[in-house]
Amino acid sequence: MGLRSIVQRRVASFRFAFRGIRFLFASQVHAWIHLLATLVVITAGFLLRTTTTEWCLLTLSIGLVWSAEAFNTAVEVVVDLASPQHHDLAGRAKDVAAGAVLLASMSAATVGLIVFGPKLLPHLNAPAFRIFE
Ligand SMILES: Nc1ncnc2c1ncn2[C@@H]1O[C@H](COP(=O)(O)OP(=O)(O)OP(=O)(O)O)[C@@H](O)[C@H]1O
Repeated sequence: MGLRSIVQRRVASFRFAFRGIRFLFASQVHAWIHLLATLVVITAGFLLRTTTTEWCLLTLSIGLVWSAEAFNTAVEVVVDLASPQHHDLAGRAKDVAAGAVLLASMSAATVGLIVFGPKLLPHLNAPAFRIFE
């Protein structure tokens, strides 16, 4: 196989992968919610003086949730293909895949709390937030 065709195959693989991501956005409302959450986290990261290690943890968390959502979508598509009719096992597969997204999201939210919590606490003590005094 020549170098040219190796490169062409890699380029095609990337095109297929981006087509998958386009499908993710076209078919899943959750993808847009993840995008919004990603933008909020990145903005907070810049505003709250995030360290390199914290950026790495946030990046891994964001990637974990996106990957879980992509796999969940892939499972849904395959289940719909294999079992268009109602079947307990089809439902179970979809439930477990959705559970994976929930688990990933909960661990990402925990990382967010650990990273941003201590940075936000002093701001919450600011006069504008002292509504119960
Ligand atoms: N073929 C099926 N057989 C049995 N139960 C199913 C089947 N398809 C879906 N379900 C049940 O309905 C739930 C929702 O499935 P659906 O395909 O609508 O996913 P969804 O709501 O689009 O998920 P998401 O919001 O993550 O995209 C599943 O978690 C499962 O419990």
